[in-house]
Amino acid sequence: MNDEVISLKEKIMLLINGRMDQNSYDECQSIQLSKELKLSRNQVTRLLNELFNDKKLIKIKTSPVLYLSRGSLESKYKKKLSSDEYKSLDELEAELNNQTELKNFEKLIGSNESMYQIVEKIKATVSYPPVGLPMLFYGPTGTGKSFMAKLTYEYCVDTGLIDASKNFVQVNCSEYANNPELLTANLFGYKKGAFTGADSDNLGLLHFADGGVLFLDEVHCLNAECQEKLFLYMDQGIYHLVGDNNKWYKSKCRIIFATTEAPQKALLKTFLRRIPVILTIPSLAQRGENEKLELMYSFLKNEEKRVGKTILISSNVYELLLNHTFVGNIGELTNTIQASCVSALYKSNSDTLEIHAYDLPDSIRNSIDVSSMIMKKHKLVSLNTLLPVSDQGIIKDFYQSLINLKRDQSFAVNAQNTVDRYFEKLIFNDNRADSIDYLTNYLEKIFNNITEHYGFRTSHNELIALATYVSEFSKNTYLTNNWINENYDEVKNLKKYLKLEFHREYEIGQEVSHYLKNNMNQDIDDFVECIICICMIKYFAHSGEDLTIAVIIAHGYSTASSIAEAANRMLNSYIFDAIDMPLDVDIQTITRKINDYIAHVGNISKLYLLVDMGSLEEIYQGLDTSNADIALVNNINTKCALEIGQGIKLNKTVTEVIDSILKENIYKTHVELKKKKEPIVICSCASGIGTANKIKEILFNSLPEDSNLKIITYDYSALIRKQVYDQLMNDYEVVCVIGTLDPNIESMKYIGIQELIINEGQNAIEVYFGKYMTQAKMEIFEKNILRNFTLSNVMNNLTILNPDKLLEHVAKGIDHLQNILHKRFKNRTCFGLYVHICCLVERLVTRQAISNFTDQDFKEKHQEFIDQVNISMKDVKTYYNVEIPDEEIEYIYNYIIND
Ligand SMILES: Nc1ncnc2c1ncn2[C@@H]1O[C@H](COP(=O)(O)OP(=O)(O)OP(=O)(O)O)[C@@H](O)[C@H]1O
Repeated sequence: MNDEVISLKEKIMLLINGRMDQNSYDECQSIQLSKELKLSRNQVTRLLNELFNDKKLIKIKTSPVLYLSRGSLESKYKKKLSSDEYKSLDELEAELNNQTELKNFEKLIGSNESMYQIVEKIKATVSYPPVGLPMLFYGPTGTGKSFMAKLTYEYCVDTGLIDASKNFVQVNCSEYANNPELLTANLFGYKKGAFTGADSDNLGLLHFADGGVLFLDEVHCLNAECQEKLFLYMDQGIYHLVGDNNKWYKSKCRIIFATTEAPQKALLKTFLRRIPVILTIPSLAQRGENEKLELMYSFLKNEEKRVGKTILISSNVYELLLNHTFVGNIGELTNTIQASCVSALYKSNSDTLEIHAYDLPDSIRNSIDVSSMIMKKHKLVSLNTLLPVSDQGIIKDFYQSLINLKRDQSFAVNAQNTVDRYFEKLIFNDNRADSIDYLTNYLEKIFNNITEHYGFRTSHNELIALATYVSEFSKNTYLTNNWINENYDEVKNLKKYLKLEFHREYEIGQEVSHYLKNNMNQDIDDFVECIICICMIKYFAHSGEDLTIAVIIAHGYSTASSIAEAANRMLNSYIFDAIDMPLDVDIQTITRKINDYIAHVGNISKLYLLVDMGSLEEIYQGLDTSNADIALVNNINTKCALEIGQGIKLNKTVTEVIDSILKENIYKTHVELKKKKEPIVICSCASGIGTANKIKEILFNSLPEDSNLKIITYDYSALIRKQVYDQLMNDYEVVCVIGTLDPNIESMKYIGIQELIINEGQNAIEVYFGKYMTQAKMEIFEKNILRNFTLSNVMNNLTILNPDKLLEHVAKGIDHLQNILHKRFKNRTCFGLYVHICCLVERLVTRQAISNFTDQDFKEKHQEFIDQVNISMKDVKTYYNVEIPDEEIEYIYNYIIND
């Protein structure tokens, strides 16, 4: 990116974002930034404060003050910051890590999803007056039963159900499996001397739990006697100490039981009857993929904090953890993550902790096919990129449909539609982050720079969509990465295809990707590059802009590509395309290749063809384009390409570029410059310039809107002089002549107005005008021609006399003439004669008749014909009171002999 297109504020933001990405928060202070930017400290402080006021930065009011990017923090932690200023990094961290915020069940992952109903039931049970009801958590090991019991206690404290001074007492009954009496003693308390070792009175756990929560884990290990003692307490809130059956003790606590065994089998029925609420806790496998991901993220985040290093995790490890069935459920998952972190920590000697597949515990490593793992491409990803998002399904569908598209001529359109549909979904997502606006602005800067350069257009909305996609991708989840890994070969194939078939768009897209990667630290991988290329195809397709195209065509396996690549690299932009040719290729094949290329690119206004050998004139003659200024350069080398490339970069005209390389005169280069000629349609009528003007008007009204075809009129007798039409052909690209009589000029195509009237001119119209308008516009044009070139409409436009009357007289005259000549004219000739003679009559009436013969001997040679015309047109002459000069009859004669 050019320095001048990035403002100072943006530079500061880029720098701060970069520092933050490397966890160098301490360096985000004005003195450091001013040093790096080589600006005065005052100026940087002023800009930092402006960015702070714009809410782009937040302040950490330490000494010195730190300035951090709000967008970067908010997107990394997926939450809005509550303040603009923080006293310390610790305070900020506490907010970001939810340390101060999450309360009781909010800490339970899944409390809004798979665990929602359970949490609601727990809340209702403990709130039941006066001291809640006993409840039992039943579920496999490691599903969070103990964790939930603790959270229940916190909930009771937070909601005032119990006093904060009261205790949470946890007893794991399995620890007493071999000594149930000891459990009973510890639970209910004992009197001194009640059993060996009872040296003093002990009030027991029920006493400690009074007013609080008693949690009895693994309750199935409780023996029958103890169960019986307990249900008396549960019924009446009273109990005896062991060794003292006289005195009753009281305690009021909420009791929670937990077991991994089926309660009906493991507990006394009478005991079970006293537990009104039994909650079945789902296994980890039943929680769903998203919740599992959330758990993994949360545990890894805990470890990150604990070891004080940033964790990077191999995508393979993530995949393994996600797919592994943890028999020990969440408990085993946490242990696995901790064990992996310990293993990774042992090897880490930097600020990051990299967890690889070999850091996983043996139990998991043994369960995988190591060879398949080794073959798999993996990448290290930071934790926040792994957070699950809700629309993964849509992304995956989108990727899948792109991969599935047929690679034929329909690809470009279908790919654009697929991308459009997905982008639409993204762009209409309301909660767009500020970071997207920032990225959009940045993309706009990139595109401002390159659109002009490469000749295409983009809309603001298209850039928002692209920015949203890129940012969505960089927040990319494990699952999307996983999809890309699974479809690694397919993605590579798509990329290869795009590079081959849409080389130009691909290379320009690469430039965009490069900026995004290097200046915005965006995560751009193969698939994003494919999407950017498809966007480029679209931008080029709809811009309809006139392009400047430069192609190097050379013999040899990679001669052209090497020169193009070297020149593009040195010019630091994509200017040259390359066509490599086999050594024995002939000129026809070369021109055909070039024409294919030109057809693929579209609207070219300046075309530079740089060839290594071959006749330039021959190549030029074979080219299928006349809409561009063309420079053909022979004996091409890298230096010459560079010079031309520089001129193109500066947007010079073709003449300027070529002049400058010729001035240097250091190359053995031959240059041919073909200036683009303006296309024109000539209206010229033997019936006079007035008629030509009127035809021009009808034709003009038939052209579709925005047509830039120029229509001129030309005097018929002047046009047929050789110098005139040679000059016209030299100055213009003559599309065709339209008139009432063929001027018979070999180099000019002709359409007779009569052919348009009798609908026989459609084919010629299509062929001659086709390349000046799109198919859609051509259809409009043809429809207009059909409508406007009817005989009556033409006549209405051509004469000031009453066209119906005039036509009636002229038609009778022509009939008569056919009778005398014993000849039937073709339809086309008849209509031509109608138009011509009607115009002639008008000219006679308005005294503008033609007074020159083309053939001076006409009168002598064709006296009989002159008489026959005069006889046939007797009524016309009488009615309009005119005489037909012999010079005009020569034109009628020419019409008829052309029949
Ligand atoms: N939903 C959850 N959100 C966050 N952490 C959880 C969740 N469920 C369980 N954990 C964590 O998983 C680990 C195991 O949970 P816990 O010990 O509560 O399971 P348990 O069902 O009591 O197991 P056991 O039956 O073996 O005693 C704990 O570290 C706990 O903090």
